[in-house]
Amino acid sequence: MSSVAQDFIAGLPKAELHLHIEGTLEPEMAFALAERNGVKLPYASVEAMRRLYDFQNLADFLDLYYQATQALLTERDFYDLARAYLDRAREENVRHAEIFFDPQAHMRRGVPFGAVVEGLSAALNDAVREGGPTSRLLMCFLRDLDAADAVATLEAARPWLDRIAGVGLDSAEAGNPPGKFTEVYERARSLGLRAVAHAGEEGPAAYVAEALDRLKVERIDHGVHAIDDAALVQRLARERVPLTVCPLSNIRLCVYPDMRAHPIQRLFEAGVVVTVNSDDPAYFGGYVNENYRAIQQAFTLGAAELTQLAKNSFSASFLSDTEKKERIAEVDAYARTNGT
Ligand SMILES: Nc1ncnc2[nH]cnc12
Ligand SMILES: [Zn+2]
Repeated sequence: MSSVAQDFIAGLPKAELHLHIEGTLEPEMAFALAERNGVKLPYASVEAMRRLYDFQNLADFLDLYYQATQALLTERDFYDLARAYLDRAREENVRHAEIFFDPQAHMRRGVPFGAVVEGLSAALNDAVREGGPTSRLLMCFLRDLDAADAVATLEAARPWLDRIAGVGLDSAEAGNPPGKFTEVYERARSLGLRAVAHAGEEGPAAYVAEALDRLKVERIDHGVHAIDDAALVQRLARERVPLTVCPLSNIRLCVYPDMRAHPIQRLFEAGVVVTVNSDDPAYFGGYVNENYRAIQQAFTLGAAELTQLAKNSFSASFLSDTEKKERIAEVDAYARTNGT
C-alpha cells in the first residue's frame, strides 16, 4: 500500500463501534495478570499461546477467547485491560469508542458484575481526562446461553445502569437466532438502554432482519451475510441501519477466504452505512487502523472513501447529535488538509 494512504489512515479521526474489551487481551498481559492473580493458564508461554491463533471458525476462536479470560479476576485487571486498549486507540486517532463486555463470561467464574463494570468505567473516565477517546460501554448477552440467563444478567446490571449505554448480543451465532432474546431486549429498551446485536456473521441474512424486527436494534454488528439478500441490502441502505463491519476478523475466522472476497465494498457501494472496526484485535492481527489498511489495499480505496467511512463511524455512534456534528466536522477538516 502507498505510504500516503497509510499516513492518511493513521491520522484520520475515527470512532470504533465494535470492540470486545476481552478481545484486546494480548498474551503478554494475559500472562502478567495470571501471575498477579495466581492463576495458571493452559499455555506453556506467550509464544505458545499465540501459535494457537489459527482459527477455522468462530467456535474455534471463542474456545480460546473464553479460556484466556480466566486471567481477569479483579477490578484492577479490568481497569488495566481497558487502559491498555484506550491508550492504543488514542495513538490510532480513535476519538470515540463503544466497547462491548461479556459479563456472563466473568460472573460464571465467580467475578462480581461490579468488579467488571467499576474497573472498566474507571479506565474510561481516566482516558477522557487524559485526552480521549470518549467512550461508552455496551453489555453483551451470550446467545448460546438461555434467555433466562440474559434476563438475570440485566437484573444484576441494575445498580450500574448509569455506566452502561446499551446492550448487545454475541458468542456462537449458528442455531441461536435473535428472536430468542426478544423479551430481554424489550426490557432493556424500556430501561432506556440502546440496542445492537451481532447478526449475519456466521448466521444467515435472515438473522439480520430478525434482529431488526424482533430486537429493534439500532445497528447490526457484522451483518456481512446481508449481502446474500438483495432486498435486505436495499432495506439497510434505505433505513440507514449501520453495520459495524470487522474485515480482519472475518478473514481470520474464515467467514471469507480473502479480503477481495469480502462484501464490505459491495455493501458500501449499495449505500449501506458501513463502518470499520477491529472486533478482537489481540487475536485477529490488527487494531482498527490495520482494518482500514487491509480494505484500502484490497479495494484501492482513496481519500474520499476512507473519509466517508470515518464519517459513518461517528454518525452511527451513540454520541449526541451535536457531538456527531463536531466530530464529523473534524473529519472533514482533516480530509481537506490531508486528502490527495
Ligand atoms: N466476532 C465475535 N462474534 C461473536 N461473539 C464474539 N465475542 C467476541 N468476538 C465475537
Ligand atoms: Zn464482535
